[in-house]
Order: sequence, then C-alpha cells, then structure tokens
Amino acid sequence: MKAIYLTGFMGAGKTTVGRRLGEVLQLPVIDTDAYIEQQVGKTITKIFAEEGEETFRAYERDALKKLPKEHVIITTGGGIVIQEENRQFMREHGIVIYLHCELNELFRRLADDETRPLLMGNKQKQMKQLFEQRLPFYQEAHMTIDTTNRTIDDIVENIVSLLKTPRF
Ligand SMILES: Nc1ncnc2c1ncn2[C@@H]1O[C@H](COP(=O)(O)OP(=O)(O)O)[C@@H](O)[C@H]1O
Ligand SMILES: O=C(O)C1=C[C@@H](OP(=O)(O)O)[C@@H](O)[C@H](O)C1
Ligand SMILES: [Mg+2]
Repeated sequence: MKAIYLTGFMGAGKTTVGRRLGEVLQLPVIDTDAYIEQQVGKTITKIFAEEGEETFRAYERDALKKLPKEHVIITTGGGIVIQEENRQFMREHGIVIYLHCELNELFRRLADDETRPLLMGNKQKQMKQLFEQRLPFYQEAHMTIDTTNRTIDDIVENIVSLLKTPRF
C-alpha cells in the first residue's frame, strides 16, 4: 500500500487524526515536524528562531524524500505544500488527503497555541492570509475531508471508508 499523506492548514488535525488513523489501519505514523525536531535536536519554534523558515523548509523537503513511501501514514506540516516539488512528490508516491477546516474553527482550535512560529503577532490576520494563499495547493490532493465541527473518530471513519472505494 502506498503512503498516506495528510495535508492541511495548521490546526486541521493532521497530527491528531493521523495518530488515530494509524491505530485503526495498523500502520506506522510519522509526523514530519516530529521527525525534523528529532533529527535536528531542536523544537520547531527553536529552528524557526535560530535558523529561519528557509532552512526549516529545506529540512522539511529532505524529510519528505527520506521517509518511507509505503505502508505508512505521514502527517505533514501545514506549509509542506508551499513547494511544488513536495506536492508533486506526495501525489506521485502516495495518496494525498487534505483535511479541510473552516477558518473560524481553526481560530478556535489554535487560540491558545504558542507552538506555531508563523502565527505569532496578529494571529487571525496571519492565519487568514496564509490560508487563502495555500488553499489552491491543498486542493491538489487526491481527496478532501471537511473536519469542521466533526470529531476525530468521525473523521477517521470517513477516511477509512473513502480508502475502501475502488479508486484507491
Ligand atoms: N476535529 C477536531 N475537533 C476539535 N479539535 C481538534 C480537531 N482536530 C484537531 N483538534 C485540535 O486542534 C489542535 C491542533 O491539532 P493538530 O493535530 O496538532 O493539528 P495539525 O497537526 O493539523 O496542526 C489540537 O489541540 C487538537 O486537539
Ligand atoms: O503551516 C506551516 O507553515 C507550519 C505548520 C506546522 O505544522 P502543523 O500544520 O502540524 O501545525 C509546522 O510545520 C510549522 O510551524 C510551520
Ligand atoms: Mg501537526
């Protein structure tokens, strides 16, 4: 089975849904952010602060290439889709699932979060801008799941049933 890549904006639930999906499908789950943190030996926040976003994006691109491409769920960071190379790579090597979520719910989910360096400052304005810029990239996925107002279990069940359809 090809890799399953979960994409979507910060707060869409990629990390959380991926973990649960891994339990249900009995597949290993690798989170690109966690992998980078472990390889570099620093938190994402520290990497952004000390090495900058460009270096982080290079780590992210390299991680994507190095990680397994079969029998695995890869939960990505929200910005992985910025690089066309990454979008192409994921589409070629796996099934790309975009976890969509309405902005107002993303605001609520991330209201108290301090771990996402790109959202420091005017959080809602930053989120709206980034969200609109990235939406067309997320929409290049093989399939989209709307997570707005839905529980993790409901989303996971939806993904499992979509994966059973003949197309995949
Ligand atoms: N479907 C959901 N309903 C409510 N809260 C959610 C849902 N999915 C994720 N969350 C919450 O939103 C926050 C961000 O989730 P996370 O899995 O880290 O998202 P991502 O990896 O896409 O940035 C966490 O606090 C998580 O518990
Ligand atoms: O959207 C982004 O550019 C980012 C999303 C984060 O991951 P999550 O989407 O899991 O929050 C993390 O990779 C980093 O803070 C940058
Ligand atoms: Mg995450």
